[in-house]
Amino acid sequence: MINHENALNLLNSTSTTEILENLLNLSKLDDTNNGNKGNKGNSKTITYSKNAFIPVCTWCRNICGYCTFREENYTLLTKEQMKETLREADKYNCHEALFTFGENVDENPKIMEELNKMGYNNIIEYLYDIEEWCLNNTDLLPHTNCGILTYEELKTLREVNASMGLMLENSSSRLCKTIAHKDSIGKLPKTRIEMMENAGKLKIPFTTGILIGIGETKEELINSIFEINRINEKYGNIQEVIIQNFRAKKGIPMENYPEPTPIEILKTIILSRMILKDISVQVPPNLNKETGQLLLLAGIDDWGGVSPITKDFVNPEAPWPEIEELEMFSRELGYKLVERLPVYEKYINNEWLDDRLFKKIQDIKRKK
Ligand SMILES: O=c1nc2n(C[C@H](O)[C@H](O)[C@H](O)CO)c3cc(O)ccc3cc-2c(=O)[nH]1
Ligand SMILES: C[C@H]1O[C@@H](n2cnc3c(N)ncnc32)[C@H](O)[C@@H]1O
Ligand code: MET
Ligand code: SF4
Repeated sequence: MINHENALNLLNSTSTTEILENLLNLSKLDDTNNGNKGNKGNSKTITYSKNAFIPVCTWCRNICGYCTFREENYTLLTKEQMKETLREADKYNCHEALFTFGENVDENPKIMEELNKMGYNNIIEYLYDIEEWCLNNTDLLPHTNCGILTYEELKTLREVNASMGLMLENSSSRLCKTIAHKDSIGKLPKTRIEMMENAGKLKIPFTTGILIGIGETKEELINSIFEINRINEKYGNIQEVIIQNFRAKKGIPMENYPEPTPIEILKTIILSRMILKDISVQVPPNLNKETGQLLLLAGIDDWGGVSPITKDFVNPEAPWPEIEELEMFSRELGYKLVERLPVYEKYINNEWLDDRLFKKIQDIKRKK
């Protein structure tokens, strides 16, 4: 595996030859099939998950400098609203229900009151209920990404989730003093790492990632990738790492921050592919419309969730590409586009899944 010093050299490199040589070495490994292309035995495969995005609640206890999702005048979706989206998604043969929302939303007394009125003691009970409904009434598998959860909360939600997620964002606590995370107690790396380790102890297949371009140094970026790999070496629970590129948007504190350049993103993918053993590297295709194909060359092996019915509520200005377009992108480079479930193949067993989910997944696979 590449060491820290060589990783820094690559990120600092202005030599096209050097960058291309790194690319070539990676692709040679792939072509001989000795490569470490994420979770794919067959390296010429790129996956995606057909999903529906359910933004359960838009309030959040944090205020991240890059976020447009959070709203002080929040919405809390009713169960009927969520059911409607889930039923619709089922008709489109989606198999992932992505529950992404603000952190600890029930710290807001108004939200707690609304939940109490509906007969729930907290947001976790509410979430559990709708996720259980989803499992019993559709062929969608829940994946929750709602920020920090305690060990007990993770243990509870494991019963109704095929996998769960939390972006590390970055492993540097320095960023908690900067515009990105100064008002976000939940972005303390120590807390995020602890949750990822708890998910490991509980045997929950897990998605994490880093957000690049939020003021991190190259060293901090490298440390973050190594940190995720360390957790996976200890627990084996990290199925995929999302390399998310910061998008500047009007109205956010970081609206004038520069976005990462295509070369920065490309180098980060090369590095991730070199460091992350047996982990898929995912890039959201809607945030990399022009350069997605080049990132395929650099070793990504997953496009993440793509939805035929809902927008990306975190980046609502960036529409999803059509599946046909992704197929064409992939074919041109000799890759086959394959749909996957929100839990990766190697975790589909009794060790990593609650019995109810294991059975449900076998049912879904039989029907396909
Ligand atoms: O549509 C999105 N999906 C996001 N996803 C979902 C992801 O694209 C797929 O649903 C996973 O690959 C499921 O396996 C996330 C999942 C996580 O666990 C953590 C962060 C994200 C972030 C996004 C996102 O910004 N937009
Ligand atoms: C759901 C995930 O979306 C990412 N996220 C939040 N805001 C932005 C933005 N402006 N650009 C790109 N990604 C963003 C964060 O990494 C969060 O964890
Ligand atoms: N609020 C959570 C977090 O930032 C989920 C993604 S952002 C809507 O971790
Ligand atoms: S990115 Fe997530 S944690 Fe940060 S403010 Fe937005 S919803 Fe909250």
